[in-house]
Amino acid sequence: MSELISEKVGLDNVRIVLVETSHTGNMGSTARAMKTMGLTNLYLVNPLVKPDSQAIALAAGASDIIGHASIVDTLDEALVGCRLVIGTSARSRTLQWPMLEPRECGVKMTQEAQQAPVALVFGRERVGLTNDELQKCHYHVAIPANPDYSSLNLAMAVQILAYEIRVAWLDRQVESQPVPELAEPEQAYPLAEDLERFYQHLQTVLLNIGFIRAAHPGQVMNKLRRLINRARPESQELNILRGILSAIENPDIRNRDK
Ligand SMILES: C[S@@+](CC[C@H](N)C(=O)[O-])C[C@H]1O[C@@H](n2cnc3c(N)ncnc32)[C@H](O)[C@@H]1O
Repeated sequence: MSELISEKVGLDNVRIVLVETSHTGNMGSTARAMKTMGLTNLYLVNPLVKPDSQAIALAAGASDIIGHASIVDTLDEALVGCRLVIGTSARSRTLQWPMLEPRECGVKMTQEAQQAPVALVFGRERVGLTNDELQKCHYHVAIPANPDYSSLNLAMAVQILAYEIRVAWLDRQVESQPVPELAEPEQAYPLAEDLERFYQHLQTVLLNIGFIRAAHPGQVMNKLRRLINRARPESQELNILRGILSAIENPDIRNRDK
């Protein structure tokens, strides 16, 4: 019984986030894909259409997932409370990001979901996720499809990655092992919103000291995001970085021992 509770907690912490979905059928098929794999937490970010009868029809017996979906205006709102964010994309972008294979994605999400909410983010049917949205993610995952035709239907991509989450979950069940302890203590990683506040602070300081220019920001912030996301600072490490930024901003802190 306690094993079941532990697993349920893990799956309950997995959020499937759809950004600006334009076909209600995809919402329904996503709900079905999720429920068959034991996932229940659906977030719809600024959906371009409201879930309708087509969504309910394609959800089949999973219309409860649609009914309980959280509808929010921004991706940041969908990520509040998450300590791990993974973005999905069929194509490689100009700025390469740390990548996970679908199987690794399932294992990582299942493992970290034991301790805190985690999010798997899917893009728009026509254009996927923007670079800004992808840069909010710790990792990207691409389903290794036919390189000549690699873009899956949105709900089918959800199905494949939800299946990998299920496989990782089942592996633990079959092995009957307790969930492996993470090396880091609980609460080690900052929440997505704290990380976002840090990036805003960093950008403000870099603008103020003239390191980047508002008119020509270039790729500096994007590359710093990639560097810091790759390093995955813990909460205390992020606090140190914020302290450094505050000291740069505040002459009283800088001069206190002079
Ligand atoms: C139809 S695809 C978007 C295609 C869009 N032209 C692009 O290049 O991103 C809709 C969404 O499904 C997911 N997806 C589709 N194919 C994928 C793949 N091979 N690997 C990972 N995610 C995929 C992504 O979330 C993507 O944003």
